[in-house]
Amino acid sequence: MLPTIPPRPQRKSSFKTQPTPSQASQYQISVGVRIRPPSKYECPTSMDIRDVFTPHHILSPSTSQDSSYDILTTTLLSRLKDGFSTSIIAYGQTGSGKTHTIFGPPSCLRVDAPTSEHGLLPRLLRELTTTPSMTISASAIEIYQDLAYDLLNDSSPLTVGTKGSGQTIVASNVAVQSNGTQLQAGIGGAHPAACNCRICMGIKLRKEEEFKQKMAERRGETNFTGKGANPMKMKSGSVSASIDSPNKMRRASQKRAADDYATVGEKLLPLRTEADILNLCRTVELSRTTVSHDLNERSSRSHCLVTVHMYEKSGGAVRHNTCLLVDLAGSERIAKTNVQGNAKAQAIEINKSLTALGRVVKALGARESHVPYRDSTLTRLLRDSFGGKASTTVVVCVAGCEEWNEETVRSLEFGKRLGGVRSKSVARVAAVQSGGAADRRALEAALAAKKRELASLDGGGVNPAASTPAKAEAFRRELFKLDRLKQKLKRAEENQYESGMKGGDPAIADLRDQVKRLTEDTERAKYAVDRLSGQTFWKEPSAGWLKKDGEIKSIEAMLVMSSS
Ligand SMILES: Nc1ncnc2c1ncn2[C@@H]1O[C@H](COP(=O)(O)OP(=O)(O)OP(=O)(O)O)[C@@H](O)[C@H]1O
Repeated sequence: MLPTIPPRPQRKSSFKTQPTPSQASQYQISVGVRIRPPSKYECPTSMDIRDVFTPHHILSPSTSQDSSYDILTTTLLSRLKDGFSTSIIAYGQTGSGKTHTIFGPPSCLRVDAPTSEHGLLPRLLRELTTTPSMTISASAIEIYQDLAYDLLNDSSPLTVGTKGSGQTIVASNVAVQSNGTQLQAGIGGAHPAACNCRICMGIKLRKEEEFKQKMAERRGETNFTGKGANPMKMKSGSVSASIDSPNKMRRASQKRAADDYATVGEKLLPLRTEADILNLCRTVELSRTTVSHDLNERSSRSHCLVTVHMYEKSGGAVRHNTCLLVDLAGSERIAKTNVQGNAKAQAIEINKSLTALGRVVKALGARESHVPYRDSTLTRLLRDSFGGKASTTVVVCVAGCEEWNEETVRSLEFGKRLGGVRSKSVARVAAVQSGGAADRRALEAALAAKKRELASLDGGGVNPAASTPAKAEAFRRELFKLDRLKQKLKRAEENQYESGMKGGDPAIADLRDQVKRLTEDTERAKYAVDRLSGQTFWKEPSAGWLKKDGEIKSIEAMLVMSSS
């Protein structure tokens, strides 16, 4: 028997008029369970969710998109108003309704389609953009096979790193170059596993160093080079703890700063009108990697993270706050979804990252001292949502049918563990800039100066001094061809979307294949030419260039905001 659903709270007021809740420093992650109605081929389940755990909200198969929005966002919006960063995360097995919840059913974002089927993201954006004195923009990334891509910038690769650590770190095979206050993305890009460039070698050395340090710490040695064991520590933990504590505290605070992960350099889209909102959601839906399988003809193969930035003018300053919406890829039993080849490899990778997320939640629930955020790109980027400063709502999506009971129990157990996690939610609305025309002029002057400085630096890319100009030219032509193909694919996908046609168009599948092959070819060509010529055909951008380019992107983003 499906449980009785609690009556939905009445909420018709706008974001600005929400009541102010107390600003508790501890925030329990709110967990809702949404049950997808069984299809005509499925048998309705007799399972009672509350046999596994009692979530904060249960959304029955008949709960409309409208009510779901009200139920899942009431508290969250008031937290946002009070200055807390917030997150909404949809979790569940493949085909359980995550994308339906965040975006809506397939093709519901067509210009002429009714808005009643829209999911949480378009509804939230609509509510925020109609709030007076607030300026909204958004970025959207996908994590595909543990790498981050910018969905609003032609799926260009993004780097994931720590904010302000001044270190070079690695997220899988994404090279990351930190520059003190900012990380630059999209230029270091994805490197092949065997790449021996300066950045990758730095990363490998650092990883080795970290491994040695971990092993030494496990053996109780203070000196991680392994030369000096700490006798105090070996004899008495409490004595050594008191001796080490100032250093330990400093290291811990450095580590916390270093663990503040983010992608940098992704495109920000200003949102002012209904058309902007639809454009954003459709671009994200069309750019995401999807596949059709036995359970879902539009199955997401990547985790999608949309960050909504809110800038609010208040007493001469502009205050900034964020809301993160996450549509996770679904866990799946390969035997049941019947996927083969590339889709199977994708499923394995998805399961791997969800397992990493499960380990993080388990460690948080058990209040363990070490939480393995670093295990995957997904857990790095969700660090704030689960263990940091954000107020988070997780929607566990389950299929309301008998044949998925086993998967449903597994998802509910994840939700149960999450329900026990307390985040250290703190209000952190920060003044980012004053909004006057003088500031705008100052920003424009700073931008022009930075651009001049950048032009005088060696930026990397195709090396004009390489001894293979013909190959460099051929390579450039390939890149141009790839760009044209991508545009053609985008237009075809948009036409398909507007016509309301469902997936499986062979012409689009063929175009996707061509883009994929050409992307791989150009990547391979780049490194092959390097090796053959013995010259740096493709030059890595220098740290100084990356830093300057990052500063330019930040100023440009501020200018977009101040002009809105
Ligand atoms: N609450 C609901 N009411 C009606 N239809 C639903 C509901 N939830 C999901 N569906 C439908 O079920 C199908 C699968 O849903 P959806 O694509 O959202 O699943 P998913 O969890 O995102 O899957 P995947 O992880 O494979 O991407 C879609 O056609 C969707 O419209």
